[in-house]
Amino acid sequence: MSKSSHRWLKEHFNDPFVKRAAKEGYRSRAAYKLLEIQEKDRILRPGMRVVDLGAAPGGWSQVAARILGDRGQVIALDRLPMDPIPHVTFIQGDFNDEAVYEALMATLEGQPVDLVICDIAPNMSGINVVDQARAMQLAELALDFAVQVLKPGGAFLIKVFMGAGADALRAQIKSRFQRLVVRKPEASRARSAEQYWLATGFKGA
Ligand SMILES: C[S@@+](CC[C@H](N)C(=O)[O-])C[C@H]1O[C@@H](n2cnc3c(N)ncnc32)[C@H](O)[C@@H]1O
Repeated sequence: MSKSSHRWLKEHFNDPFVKRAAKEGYRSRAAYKLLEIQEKDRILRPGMRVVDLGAAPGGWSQVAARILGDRGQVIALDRLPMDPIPHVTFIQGDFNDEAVYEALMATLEGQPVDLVICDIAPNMSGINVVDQARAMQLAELALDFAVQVLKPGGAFLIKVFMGAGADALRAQIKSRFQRLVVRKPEASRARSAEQYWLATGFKGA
C-alpha cells in the first residue's frame, strides 16, 4: 500500500464524522455536512420535493428523506448504484448523459421541485486543470437543471470546487436567485478546495 493510501485509511478511521455516521446509521460522513447546513439554514421541510444529484452512497438522501417525512419525495441520481432508501426514487446513470438527464426529467412528471442539492464530485484524474474543468462543467449542468425544474422561491445547494470558473458560476447563480451564501461545514475538510453554496429565492425560469 502506498504511503498516501495508508495516511488516508488512518485518517478515515480516526475521523469523528466517520465514527458518528457508523453509530447513527448514516451511509456517509457527508451526511453531517447537510445536517449542519440544515441546522443553520433550514432548507429541508416536511412534504418537500427534493432532487439529490450525485447521491451515492446515500447520506444526503437519508437526511433529506428523514426530514421530508411520508408526504415528501426525494429523487436521487448517481452513476454508481445505491441501496434503496424509503421515500427515495433512485435513478442510476451519468448526469452528463442526455438519456439519463431525460429520465430524470420524466420522473419529475412536470411537477416542480422545492430544492435541488448537488454533492457531485467528478472522478479526479490528478491533472488539476482537467479536474477543475470537469467539476465546473457538472456544476453548470446542475444549475441549468435547477433552473428548469425549481419552483419560484426554490433553493439550490451545490458543492463547488474553488478555482477557475467559480467566479463565472457565482455570477450565473446570483442572476437567478435572490441570495447566495457560502457554507463550509465542519465535516468538510479544511484542506479541501470545496465549498457549499446555498442559493435561495429562485427568481423563476
Ligand atoms: C461525494 S459523493 C456524494 C456523497 C453523498 N452526498 C452522500 O452523502 O452519500 C459524489 C458522488 O458524485 C457521483 N458522480 C460524479 N460524477 C457523476 C456524474 N457525472 N453523474 C452522476 N453522478 C456522478 C459519484 O459517483 C459520487 O457518488
